[in-house]
Amino acid sequence: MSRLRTAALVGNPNAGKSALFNALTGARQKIANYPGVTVERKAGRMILPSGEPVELVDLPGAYSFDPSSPDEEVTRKVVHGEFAGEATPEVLIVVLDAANLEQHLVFAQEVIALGRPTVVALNMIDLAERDGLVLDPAALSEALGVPVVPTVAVRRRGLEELTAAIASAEERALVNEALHQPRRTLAERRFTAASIARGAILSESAQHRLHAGLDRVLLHPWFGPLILFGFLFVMFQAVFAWATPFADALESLAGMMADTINDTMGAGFLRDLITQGVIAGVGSVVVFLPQIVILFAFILAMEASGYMARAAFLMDRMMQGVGLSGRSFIPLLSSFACAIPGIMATRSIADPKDRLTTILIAPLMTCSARLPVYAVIIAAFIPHTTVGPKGFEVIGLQGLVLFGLYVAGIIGAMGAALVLRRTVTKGGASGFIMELPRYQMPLLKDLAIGLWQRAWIFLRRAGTIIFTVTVALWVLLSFPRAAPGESQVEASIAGQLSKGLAVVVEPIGFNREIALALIPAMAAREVAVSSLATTYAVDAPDEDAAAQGLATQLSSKWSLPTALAFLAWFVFAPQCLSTIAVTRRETNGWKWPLFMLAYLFALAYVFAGLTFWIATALGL
Ligand SMILES: Nc1nc2c(ncn2[C@@H]2O[C@H](COP(=O)(O)OP(=O)(O)OP(=O)(O)O)[C@@H](O)[C@H]2O)c(=O)[nH]1
Ligand SMILES: [Mg+2]
Repeated sequence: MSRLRTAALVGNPNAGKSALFNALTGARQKIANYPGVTVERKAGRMILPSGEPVELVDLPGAYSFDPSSPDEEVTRKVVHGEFAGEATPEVLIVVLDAANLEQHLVFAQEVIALGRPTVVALNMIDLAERDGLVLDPAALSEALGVPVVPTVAVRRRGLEELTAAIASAEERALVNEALHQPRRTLAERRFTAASIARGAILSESAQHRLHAGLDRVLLHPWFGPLILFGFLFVMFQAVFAWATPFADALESLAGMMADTINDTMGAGFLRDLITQGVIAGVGSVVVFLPQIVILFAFILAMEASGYMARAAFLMDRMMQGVGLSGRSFIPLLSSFACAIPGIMATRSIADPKDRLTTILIAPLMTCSARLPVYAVIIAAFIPHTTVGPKGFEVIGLQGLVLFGLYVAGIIGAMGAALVLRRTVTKGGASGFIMELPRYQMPLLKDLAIGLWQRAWIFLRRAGTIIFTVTVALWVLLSFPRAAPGESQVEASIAGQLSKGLAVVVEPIGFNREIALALIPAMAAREVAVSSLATTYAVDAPDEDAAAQGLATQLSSKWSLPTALAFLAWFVFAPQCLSTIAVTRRETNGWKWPLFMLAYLFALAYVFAGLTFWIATALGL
């Protein structure tokens, strides 16, 4: 009995390989796992026009032959004939998504360069046409040097032509020299993919042209990052510039509430609890709601418009530079909202060391809980002026400092990744290509829903964890009562408890009130703000002094070097128990969360200290 001829379907994930496989083999399928791995092996029989049967294998999707997941490893080994017990496929069927031709051609070039009998199925032609794109299979075939058959797998279009091409597929000399250069880099393959894809376009609609043009500018190697940088810059300017009237209104509302309560309630325990703990404490965090909403308006608009995926694409190169794959970008990006969903999103990273590194640096991304901390210090110490070249002083200094703090977090994370990847989580970077979604005008209704959800999460935190911790701190600050003339905070339980910590943080410029705020702020970073506000309210000599906004109090009580050191501390400090808990869960043990705590606190201490000493030396 002669051995059955074999063929395999290869291509990027979601090209339609399985759909084609089902269409070509019908019910003649066998599904099992590849020996030794849990990757599914799907094989079946297709019949050639001559009646001869061929064994067809449906391979897992891959972006390249440099495997970065077990799936890709299987694909590489089977295609190269290195998988024990699996015959080397005689014909390779490359499946391309016609609507994403440029991206899919990057891997296709690697397959074609093998020089084996190859057929290209230009699948999803229907979707390309819907997008207003008409392709020329003949031109594509000429550029690639292999037969190209347009197909619509789900409607069984083009199947006969495809089987005929498989039957006559043969070894061939490579026509396109460029494709055959050994070891071409990813960048080179991307470049070739772009030019081949452009050459295969017969006609495109105005909309498609517009989108392609947008990509050419926004993904340009130089302009792309510049535009991204500019966009983020404007975003942080807006966080300060637009929020001010709303934040002022909220602040005066809190002031009015405190006044009303002071006027109507008799002096006593309950009145102090409400004015010092709830209104001064929790209220000092709630006033940052406008800033949070503005920040998320930008982030949600980036996501909904399709620009976010482009930003990830631009960042890919930088990530590889520090030994991370671009797959880390989305988890790191979610960490700008909160490190917890970010760390959970690392599950999509196949390489365990890659994943661990991403988990360890996720808390360095500036989460939204830091925004109130940064904002209150900036409002107190950074003048509300504009700077810029002479005659063009249009850049808000406060927004600029905020932008700088976010950048400091990113640089810290990249530096940490660089060091970790050479020491505790040694390993190399893997390439990455992601599907770029279509550009879209964001729908106002979707944005509004997303913003409402974000605002609600923030307010719920204020009403639960921040409220509880601040009230508990207020109780510890209020008892035992101080003797007349003595400082209430000094005499209180909390004041006594924080004495030890105050000694430790004194060298980096932190005062007693900061030392007091650091421990409760472990529950949530915003608590640092409410703790300071409550502490100053408890210690205030009278109601008028207590009713001053926190920023006013800080600017009269702290030196500038102390304020800057406090900011530097919060760029690094792992002040969030939930992040530690989720790290323990995701890494199955205490080793990595403890490591994370240790290295982040060490960085926080060193950088706060450096900031304090340099600022002091400069005479600030
Ligand atoms: N409109 C349209 N949809 C298609 C076509 N081919 C496949 N699809 C759909 O595209 C999606 C992905 O197809 P799959 O066959 O699962 O893709 P795959 O290449 O096997 O993906 P992986 O197994 O993840 O690598 C499915 O929802 C299919 O129904 C096509 O020609 N036209
Ligand atoms: Mg599949």
